[in-house]
Amino acid sequence: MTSSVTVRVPAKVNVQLAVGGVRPDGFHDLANVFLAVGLYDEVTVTPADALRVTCSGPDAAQVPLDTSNLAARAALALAARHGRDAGVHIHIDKDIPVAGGMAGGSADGAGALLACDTLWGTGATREELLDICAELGSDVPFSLVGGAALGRGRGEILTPLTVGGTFHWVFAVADGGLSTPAVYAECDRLRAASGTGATSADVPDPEPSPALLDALRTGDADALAAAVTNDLQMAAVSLRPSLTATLDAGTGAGALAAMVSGSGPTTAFLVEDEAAARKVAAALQASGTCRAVRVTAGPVPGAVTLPAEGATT
Ligand SMILES: C[C@](O)(CO)[C@H](O)COP(=O)(O)OP(=O)(O)OC[C@H]1O[C@@H](n2ccc(N)nc2=O)[C@H](O)[C@@H]1O
Ligand SMILES: Nc1ncnc2c1ncn2[C@@H]1O[C@H](COP(=O)(O)OP(=O)(O)OP(=O)(O)O)[C@@H](O)[C@H]1O
Repeated sequence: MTSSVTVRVPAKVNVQLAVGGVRPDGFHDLANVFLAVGLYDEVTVTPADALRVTCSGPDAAQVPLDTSNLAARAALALAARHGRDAGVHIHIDKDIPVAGGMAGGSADGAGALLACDTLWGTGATREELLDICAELGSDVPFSLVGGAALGRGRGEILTPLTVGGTFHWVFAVADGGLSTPAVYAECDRLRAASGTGATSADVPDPEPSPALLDALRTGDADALAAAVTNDLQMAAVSLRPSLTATLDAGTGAGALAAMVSGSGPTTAFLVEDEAAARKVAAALQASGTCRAVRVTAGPVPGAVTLPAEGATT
């Protein structure tokens, strides 16, 4: 009998985040180009009498352990669909910054879903898993599939993208998080204040950039750097003006591109190669403008079940 299942799930960066007007349901239509990068949470599920969540890692204290945790919600959603009890202990070993715009909670939701499906032998189809992911949150389907993908709708309707190489990144983790709804609301406020209006009737439909998709296809870091955009950046910087100093520090150290990751406040720096990553990371660390610095690369695969401990391959 399977005693526990562990799933590893990556963080994401949005290399293009084009935000349309606010919809009647409060969400925004997006052209959201996701890239999965090699910072991971690991979600382990073990049979238990009742649903319970624990978390370890440097940011564990900021993670809710009740049923608002996306991993708990994923287990409850799968159990409800299959008419079974959700008695399971979910342990999250968290390495993805919390509330940092890197989809850490979404990663845990996707990870718990896949892990419970395996533990319980539910046999859910990929489509069913993706449906549940979309119910849990706009970023959750991408956490399951990983790689690179274009997200339409509110970000949940995915088309996989081909990437012709590995892109190297440095991430600067800020002190404290930013609330995703607050950043979208600030984007709307700035648009309304500038006179353009913020609704779907006022803002052009968001479209993926052909130059950006081309840069991904060819694996050309310089071309990607020239094409990256994030419509939430101005809103994140408006709510957290100190991010400007972090962005400037990375640009000054030779990053090819500097941007806010998703809704922030983590900032993302695209660099040429591993040597450049080390240089930019050291400069960011020395600048005193961020709490921590992480070096990684992408694309990487989405949620993956790890071999059971002691298993031979
Ligand atoms: C900023 C991004 O991380 C970019 O990938 C995502 O758009 C956010 O995705 P997420 O955290 O999974 O967000 P959800 O849990 O679906 O939604 C949280 C809140 O963010 C806002 N939201 C989210 C997605 C979207 N397309 N439009 C929105 O306006 C809404 O206020 C919503 O109530
Ligand atoms: N498993 C989880 N891990 C972290 N936060 C969670 C989790 N489940 C729920 N949350 C809640 O979600 C909030 C956002 O956390 P998360 O780390 O997902 O932010 P994010 O990376 O900015 O998300 P996104 O990039 O998808 O907008 C947290 O402040 C926390 O209250």
